Amino acid sequence: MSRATTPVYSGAQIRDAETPLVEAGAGPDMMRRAAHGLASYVLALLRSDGKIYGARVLGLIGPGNNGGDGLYALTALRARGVDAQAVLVADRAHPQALEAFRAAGGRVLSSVPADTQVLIDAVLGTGARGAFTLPDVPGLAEAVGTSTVVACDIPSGVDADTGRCPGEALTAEHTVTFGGAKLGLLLGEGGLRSGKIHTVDIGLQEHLPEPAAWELISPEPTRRKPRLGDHKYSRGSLQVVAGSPQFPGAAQLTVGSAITSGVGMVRLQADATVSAAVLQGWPEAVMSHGRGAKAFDGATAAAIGPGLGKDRSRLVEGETMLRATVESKVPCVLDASGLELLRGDLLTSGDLGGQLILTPHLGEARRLAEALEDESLEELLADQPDTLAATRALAEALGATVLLKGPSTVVAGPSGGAPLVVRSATPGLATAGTGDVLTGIIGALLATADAAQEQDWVRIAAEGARMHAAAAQRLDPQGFGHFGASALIGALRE
Ligand SMILES: NC(=O)C1=CN([C@@H]2O[C@H](COP(=O)(O)OP(=O)(O)OC[C@H]3O[C@@H](n4cnc5c(N)ncnc54)[C@H](O)[C@@H]3O)[C@@H](O)[C@H]2O)[C@@H](O)CC1
Ligand SMILES: Nc1ncnc2c1ncn2[C@@H]1O[C@H](COP(=O)(O)OP(=O)(O)O)[C@@H](O)[C@H]1O
Ligand SMILES: [K+]
Repeated sequence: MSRATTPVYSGAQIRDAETPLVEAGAGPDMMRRAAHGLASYVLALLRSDGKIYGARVLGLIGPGNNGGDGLYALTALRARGVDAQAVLVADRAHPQALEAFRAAGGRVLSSVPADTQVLIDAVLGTGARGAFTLPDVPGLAEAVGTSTVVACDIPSGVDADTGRCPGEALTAEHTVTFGGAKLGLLLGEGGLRSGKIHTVDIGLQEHLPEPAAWELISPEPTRRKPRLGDHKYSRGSLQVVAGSPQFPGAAQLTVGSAITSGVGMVRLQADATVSAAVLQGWPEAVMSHGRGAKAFDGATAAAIGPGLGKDRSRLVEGETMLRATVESKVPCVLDASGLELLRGDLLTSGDLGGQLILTPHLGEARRLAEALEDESLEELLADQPDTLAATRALAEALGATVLLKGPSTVVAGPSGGAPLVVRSATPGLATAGTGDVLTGIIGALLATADAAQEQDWVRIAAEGARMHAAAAQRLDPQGFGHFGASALIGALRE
């Protein structure tokens, strides 16, 4: 896709890519490469932590090839002087790998030693099926709390395709994954359990299909910088319909983040009290006195929804503006109470256009699925959601771009291209009002965007989510979470 993105595959895609190589006899070679990559990563961790010689590493070994990778990695670590031992959690283990491990002096223990520094989780990989139960090994629970857990390919118990954990699962601080990143490492529960992800090349490249998704990892240049001859009308103009007497702050946050993200003009459509409150913080905001579609004249994008609450007249205004943008195909971001406007023909047309970006959180997405009376979508969004499939399905059902917010944000367009994923280790964002900031950022990106292809709406929305997470990271690198949504706006300047 672009250099800012990296491919993400389903477990099945990786397995299918491996098949011809395994059939051609390359299985052992791939396993050696995987094990070498895992061992090198663990060595680097040990080195940064102190010394390698005599360091205590324990591999938790399962019955299949994942356990095989683990045993070969332990063997390689022993060759470097690491005190690497194994606990077998099943009644069998990869025979050749076990033989190699034993030949290198490795011992099979029946408990996890208390002084374990690194615990390698090599119980289950992409061959995992159904619910997983944590092995009953003495000392394991304690070691999970005190050692650094490194997952071999994927944390055991995590589904490689969805990130769902149908039973128990291990949580890793690092995952060394083979052949390509798996969806399950980024999405849902899996995204919370995989820690830092490192991908090892095992020679699959030419056998891999188009990825199931792309992860956006660094800035996407979606906007143009101001040019020497620019004036305020040529740099894009964003029309905001936000705020109500009950939620004036939402308008402040949306307007403020749009202004800070860089746009020629931000115009707000709101009542007098909200306008006055917004002007106090953002005197550069322009109050829009027109109402309805007329107010929209000249705007290059719109942001509708934050803080409209249940205020009837504000919602009517939002709906008029929404219809005007859909009709004229002007890019628009629709968030929060604005999503409630998707009723009747707006809900069922199936053709709102990729330029309309919906930004629901999980609860809002569930309400949309309910309104659509789409049971399979409701199922995808239930307890342990399949956020990738759900975002795609919602985008297709509405014929719009959908950005599903969460620890991993997924963005999909209406015509089925590979979604983009933004994974942010920034739980400090879980505070009221940060969604309004995201709406302002995306609004500004839409207003100043150069591109107009459908896939670009996905890219622009994802870039908004990346900027949002990067601002949180910059503001709060230690992850204390001692900040609110207004402070986030200040951290938007890159
Ligand atoms: N195919 C290949 O040649 C390669 C595979 N590699 C490794 O192989 C892994 C996949 O290996 P496998 O296909 O052998 O599968 P796994 O090693 O992931 O697990 C399969 C074994 O676990 C058992 N099992 C499955 N679900 C379970 C559950 N919920 N609870 C308890 N036991 C369960 C199965 O009965 C089977 O014996 C990858 O994750 C990767 O680590 C790498 O070595 C690269 C090359
Ligand atoms: N645990 C988390 N980790 C990272 N980001 C999160 C987490 N929880 C929420 N977020 C982000 O915070 C924002 C919250 O938005 P939203 O739920 O709409 O809040 P509000 O409506 O109060 O503004 C979203 O961008 C979401 O992705
Ligand atoms: K594993």
